[in-house]
Amino acid sequence: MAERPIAVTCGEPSGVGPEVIAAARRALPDLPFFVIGNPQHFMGLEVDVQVISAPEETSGTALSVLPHDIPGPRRPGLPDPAQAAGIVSAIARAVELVQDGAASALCTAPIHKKALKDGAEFAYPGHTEYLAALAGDVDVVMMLACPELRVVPATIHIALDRVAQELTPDVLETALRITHAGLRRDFGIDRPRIAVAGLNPHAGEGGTMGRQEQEWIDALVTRLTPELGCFGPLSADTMFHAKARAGYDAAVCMYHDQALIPIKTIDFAGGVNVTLGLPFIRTSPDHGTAFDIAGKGLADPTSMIAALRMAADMAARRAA
Ligand SMILES: NC(=O)C1=CN([C@@H]2O[C@H](COP(=O)(O)OP(=O)(O)OC[C@H]3O[C@@H](n4cnc5c(N)ncnc54)[C@H](O)[C@@H]3O)[C@@H](O)[C@H]2O)C=CC1
Ligand SMILES: NCC(=O)COP(=O)(O)O
Repeated sequence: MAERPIAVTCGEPSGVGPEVIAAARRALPDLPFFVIGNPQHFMGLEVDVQVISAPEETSGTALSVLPHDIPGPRRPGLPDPAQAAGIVSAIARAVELVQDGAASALCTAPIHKKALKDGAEFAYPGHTEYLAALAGDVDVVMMLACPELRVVPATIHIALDRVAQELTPDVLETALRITHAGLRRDFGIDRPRIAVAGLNPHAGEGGTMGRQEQEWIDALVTRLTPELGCFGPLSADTMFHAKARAGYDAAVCMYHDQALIPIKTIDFAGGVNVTLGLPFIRTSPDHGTAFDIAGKGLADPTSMIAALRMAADMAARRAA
């Protein structure tokens, strides 16, 4: 196969991951990818399964599965602690294959963070932080992107009561720099426009509803404007309507829900999670394991399909 395949991690087998992966295989016959996981977990999902022993054996029609030790059957909605260690090591194996050049990009199916913590003492709050560690503790940002909007939370998977302490000028500047570089490199935007949200209601309303904007956010954004095309801080409640969105290429937000609520409201089906700042390409669907619908034939594969397409587009752009 001329084009290097994308490595897909199976994620949590008891979630909807196997179903959206199988559906993506049917929807994207020309896009080469293989899954790292237990081939048994893909049986009965209306796709031919081909067990491979190396990425270059990836087939264009069947679902190619590189076997990985994730023992036991798939039980939709019922995560098995015995599978947790294998789910985690499949991600590390995929990273090795991408870094070795055997795969062009990584696309991860959803994991259940608590199931991995309970079953394998997984020490990371998500793929994003784990991948940053596997890549050598590099600085990364989590971007969620759909055709209408791109968002980046400057702080990611932390409790709300820690946001104000952990959101420092260094953290925000790093998020802005990685976002700017990613928009240029992976989205082909030469002069990105980056909107920055305030932390507090009404971006602090002149210090009457919080002081971080006046104390440092405003000055930091102004200093970086000539270099990074950023502007703000803006009132977060009014920066996501259609006319406001037309004025920027990405919104850098202060915390997880400030960024993810607008995009998952606008386009839950089509959103893609992409990690910027890694030395390799990683995308993922925007949704989680959806235990409530797993095994019922209700999972919408649109986000998985968009994640695979975005990974392929990014790989092609980087290779050009
Ligand atoms: N990239 C990843 O690994 C991600 C993992 N998660 C994890 O997933 C687990 C469950 O998270 P939740 O907050 O419940 O979010 P969720 O996205 O799994 O489910 C939220 C709602 O959306 C529905 N839904 C999700 N995906 C769908 C699909 N493909 N088609 C149709 N409906 C779908 C579910 O049925 C549920 O009603 C958590 O452990 C969370 O941390 C969440 C987001 C991303
Ligand atoms: N809410 C987004 C999310 O949980 C995805 O996290 P990650 O596993 O991609 O780090």
